Amino acid sequence: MDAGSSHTALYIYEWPAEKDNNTGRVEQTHLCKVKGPGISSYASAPVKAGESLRLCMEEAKQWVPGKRHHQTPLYLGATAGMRLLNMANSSASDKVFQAVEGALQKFPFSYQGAKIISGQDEGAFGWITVNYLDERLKQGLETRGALDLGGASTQISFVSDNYDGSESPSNSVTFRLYGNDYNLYTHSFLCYGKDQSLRMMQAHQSQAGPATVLDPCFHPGYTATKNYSVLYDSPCVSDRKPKDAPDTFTHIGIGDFLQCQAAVKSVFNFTSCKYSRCSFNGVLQPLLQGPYGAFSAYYFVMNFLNLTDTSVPLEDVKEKLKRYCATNWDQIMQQHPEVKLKYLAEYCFSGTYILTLLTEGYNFTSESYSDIKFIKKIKGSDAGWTLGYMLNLTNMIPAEAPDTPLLPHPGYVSVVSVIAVLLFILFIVSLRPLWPRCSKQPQIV
Ligand SMILES: O=P(O)(O)OP(=O)(O)OP(=O)(O)OC[C@H]1O[C@@H](n2cnc3c(O)ncnc32)[C@H](O)[C@@H]1O
Ligand SMILES: [Ca+2]
Repeated sequence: MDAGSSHTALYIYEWPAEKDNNTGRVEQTHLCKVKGPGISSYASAPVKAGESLRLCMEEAKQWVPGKRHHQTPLYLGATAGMRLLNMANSSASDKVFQAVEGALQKFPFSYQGAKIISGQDEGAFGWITVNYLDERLKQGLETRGALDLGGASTQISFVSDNYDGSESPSNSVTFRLYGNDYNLYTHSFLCYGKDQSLRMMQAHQSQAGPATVLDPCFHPGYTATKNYSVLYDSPCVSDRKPKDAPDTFTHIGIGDFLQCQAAVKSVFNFTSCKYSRCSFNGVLQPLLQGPYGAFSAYYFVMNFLNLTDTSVPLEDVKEKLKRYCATNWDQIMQQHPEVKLKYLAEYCFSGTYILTLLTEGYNFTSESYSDIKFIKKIKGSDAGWTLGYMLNLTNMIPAEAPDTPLLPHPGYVSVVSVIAVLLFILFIVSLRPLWPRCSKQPQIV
């Protein structure tokens, strides 16, 4: 289970038991999205965090054959929402885990624990998932970098030839998989998921605590009354809460892409870098290299905006987004009556944030932008950290390459069948001396 900051999802993976040490065979067979928010939102009512998981667990009981329930390991990994809750109030986060654990242990699966996973693991397992599903690991091919944009944190992970890991050990993870060594660069930026970065930007815009905030990242005609205490209720912004602010402010959209870009840029710090090169906030980042897969909110947002085609020049992408942001809010709502209003209101911000994070933050250029592919699934399985996490915990990826058979499986079947037929014929022939002799000569009486 992926207990994310915005929601929890249960993934069921399946593989043939006799081949569990072989790759390319694990498949996601089911995804159940838990109703309601992520488990970290239940800090004030932890029992409800456990209850929220029940329906998906019942569904899992139906999907996994009854006789396999006890053999099926169940893991829950929590990401940035629980990292933040744990920072703000560790006893509340413990209570949420207790409730979740209590709820999960009531089911007949082999429960393996619920825990917060580190940002490094989140990045590295996302990279493993993408490259495992692409079959790049098994075949020893050039790997694909992984870009994950969540609600509360974002990860970048890739292999770069000029990176040996010694400059910043906390950004490197080494693996030996199928006989190949990988030295992976990975970083998770806490607070730089799209929900927390929106808070940081709005906190920046409203630092003086005004009653009205004019927001270039929301459409013209958009107005809403928002609560200062809700906006600042996160460790990502809590230290910036204005002292004499009123309880609420009026949030007014003005839909100006260029101003929005400038406002988004204010959440990144580019002032110092003690390494050979940095992305932002003084974090090491080696030279970008190779193709990238960008998933989760990268995909949701760019797919909604019809901007997943990265062969379109970056300047044209920005121009389209500029026009979209300037569109009146009434018109946007009329055009998309089926989309959740919260998502709809935020696509201009989210699109601008994605382009700014990629170009200003990670240093993608007009040329290297086309190396990114916005993806949701690979061969039927969702891109995300869960598959890599469970492959690791179940020891499914061997460090050494499995002995390659001289013949593929169907080849063996044919050879064995032919030998069996030959042996049978030989056996019949060897019985020949025992056959009753029948003579065609007329018998002389
Ligand atoms: O990784 P963390 O940071 O813990 O967060 P998460 O796992 O909950 O994050 P997701 O990738 O599920 O979602 C990322 C963000 O995208 C939002 N989101 C999900 N579906 C969306 C959609 O269809 N359109 C727009 N946004 C969406 C969601 O509310 C989050 O703000
Ligand atoms: Ca996530």
